[in-house]
Amino acid sequence: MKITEISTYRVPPRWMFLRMETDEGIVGWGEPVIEGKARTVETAVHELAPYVMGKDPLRINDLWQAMYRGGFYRGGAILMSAIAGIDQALWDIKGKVLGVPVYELLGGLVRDRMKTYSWVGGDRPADIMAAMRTLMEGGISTFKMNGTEELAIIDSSARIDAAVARIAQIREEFGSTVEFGIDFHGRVAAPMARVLLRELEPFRPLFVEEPVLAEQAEYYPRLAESTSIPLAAGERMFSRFEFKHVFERGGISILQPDLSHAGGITECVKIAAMAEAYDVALAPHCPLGPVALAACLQVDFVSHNAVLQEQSMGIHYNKGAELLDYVRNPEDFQLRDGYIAPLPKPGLGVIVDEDKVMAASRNAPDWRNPLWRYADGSVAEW
Ligand SMILES: O=C(O)[C@H](O)[C@@H](O)[C@@H](O)[C@H](O)CO
Ligand SMILES: [Mg+2]
Repeated sequence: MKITEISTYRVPPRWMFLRMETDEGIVGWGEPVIEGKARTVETAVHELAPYVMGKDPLRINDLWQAMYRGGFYRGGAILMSAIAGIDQALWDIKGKVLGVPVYELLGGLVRDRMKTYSWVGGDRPADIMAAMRTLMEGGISTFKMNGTEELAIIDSSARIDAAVARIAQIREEFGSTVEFGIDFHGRVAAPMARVLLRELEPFRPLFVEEPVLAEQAEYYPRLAESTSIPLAAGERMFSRFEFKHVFERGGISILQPDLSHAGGITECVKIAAMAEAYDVALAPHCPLGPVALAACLQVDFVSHNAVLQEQSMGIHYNKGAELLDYVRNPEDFQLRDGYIAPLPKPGLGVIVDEDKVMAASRNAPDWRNPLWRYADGSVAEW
């Protein structure tokens, strides 16, 4: 079998799908993207294509090593997202050729269902309570939200109080009937993170995510020493070679590699195993589309330390298309009390609606995140 064509389709809301064709008619799909840099990743995919075109798609490990090591320069958000999408398509093809879901190729199921969480509240966390009430009616009880708006390196008590009050109202109304993670989204610097973590302790969030920016990872162990709240990070780290420093330094209790940013299934299965060795939980980051989610689930179902899966249904980014709009087997992605069952179809387990993808790709937006600025006009972390 040989790879004969790689096509990429940027589609609303901000995703990109990769279609990999073979000379035996079997097609694999991937979702290579960095949110806001889809065109850059698209170029990277086509620059990497010569490493896999004409090759046997079943030799995933060799193709992965060739893409990663062959070009001398390696790693980083763009290249590892491009490799991720190609890798996902290779696993999709291998599963389809052998007639089994990818998790069977990785040793089989370690669990019968996987717990997911839903986003509430948007970029500027608002209407959290209304959103939670609505989702709870559908059996969802685990959520994530942004913890704050812009926050300066040192900021006012009023801004801290506003962030804490938003969380306090959750426990006030719902008690312990709900669980939630709080995403600091890299908006908080270490001085304020220490203060916010202390003030949030009484409300026992499941975790605080990106308590500081990934480039400040040396603060993770120090912040972890200052709080009982589990710290989570990983969406802005892109290979084992970055994550290994987090394991060595400690401080992160929940690791959140993104299957569409960190080299795909081949890389993230290895990251998951490294995390298990350090007793660190796995909660793959996935604010993206259905192929990315399917790839996450394939890793979740073979990783003992997988605890939570992000999924983007209803997320504030999904303007113009929702998670399952390009999927012909939405029933396989049904949530039951917030849990999802193993995807039963061969390969990644998602049947992509090619006609819808092609049609949507003719009018793809160039999504970009907003540029935030502080009151003094200087650039703020979004
Ligand atoms: O936890 C999450 O989902 C992420 O922080 C998410 O909000 C960002 O990764 C966003 O997709 C970047 O454009
Ligand atoms: Mg996040």
